[in-house]
Amino acid sequence: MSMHEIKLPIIDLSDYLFSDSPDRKADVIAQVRDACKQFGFFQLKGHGIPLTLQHELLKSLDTLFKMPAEEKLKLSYLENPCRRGYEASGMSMRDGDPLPDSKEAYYIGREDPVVELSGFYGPNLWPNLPENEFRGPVWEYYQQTSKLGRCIWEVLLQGLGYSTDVMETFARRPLVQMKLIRYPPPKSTLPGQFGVGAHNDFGGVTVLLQQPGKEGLEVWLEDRQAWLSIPAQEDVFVINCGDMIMKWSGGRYKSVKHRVINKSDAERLSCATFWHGDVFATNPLNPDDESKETVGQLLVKRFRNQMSLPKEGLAQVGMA
Ligand SMILES: O=C(O)CCC(=O)C(=O)O
Ligand SMILES: [Fe+2]
Repeated sequence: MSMHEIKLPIIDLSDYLFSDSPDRKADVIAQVRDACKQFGFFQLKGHGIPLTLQHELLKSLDTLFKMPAEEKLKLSYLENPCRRGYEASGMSMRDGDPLPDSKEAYYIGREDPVVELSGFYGPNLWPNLPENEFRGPVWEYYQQTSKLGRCIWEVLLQGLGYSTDVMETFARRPLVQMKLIRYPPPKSTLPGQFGVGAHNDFGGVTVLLQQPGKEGLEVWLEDRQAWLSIPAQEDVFVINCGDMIMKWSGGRYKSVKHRVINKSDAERLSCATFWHGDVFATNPLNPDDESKETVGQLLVKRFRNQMSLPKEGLAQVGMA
């Protein structure tokens, strides 16, 4: 098979969500399992998230990122105890990257009434925009993609022969982080600068919405030693597994390296919802796993420097 014939499968979730037939559900579970074993990624339709909501969400991103730079900087995520808020272009860089990412981003998470576990459970930082232009659609979309992320976890569990019962403890108060992203047009990025440099997602399931027609995401194919471009199709989400899933599944599900190079001639918007699990939960993909590492501990290991997590939060998950 030549490179241009390789495509991520497009899986239709509607049989899993709405069919009464166990065979049809089992078929979806098998398709997801095979895609996550082979690519660590797949595309998803029939997910039940209304197209109108996806459009409203993208409009909210546009409104947010068009705010004056000085207003956005007042909302810096580094000043927020739960790391919610704004990250300017040029703030993220991974070891070995020649230049920082060109993207700007905004982080939303669980809406807990008070900062209870610094860095994890607490309220969001909402920009001063009319409810119907930002918070309304963004929060509705957060809840719907959270539900979808949980559903994909259930499918992944069944793909390895486990019952979905473990989700009850795993999803008690799940950490679900959402990242609203804007990639500037190529003419305003430096030569050799990526939108997001090559990385693996850290945690659980990622649910990604790309602005339709704005390609940019590339996924690494280890066996070909080549990058595969992922189309940005309307109403089709991209789903992938993070490192925690790869570790917890004993490598049966892959976490695969990916990067973003904005290939349109204008800006590109996207939104990623990362569904990790309850901060104190242990491995649901193998409930007999000897390692009792929690979601919170794994998260902190990876992000303590990058997110400069507060000390109290580290202590509360046993990582001070
Ligand atoms: O914007 C995209 O298409 C992907 C973003 C991504 O990989 C990430 O934020 O982890
Ligand atoms: Fe990613």
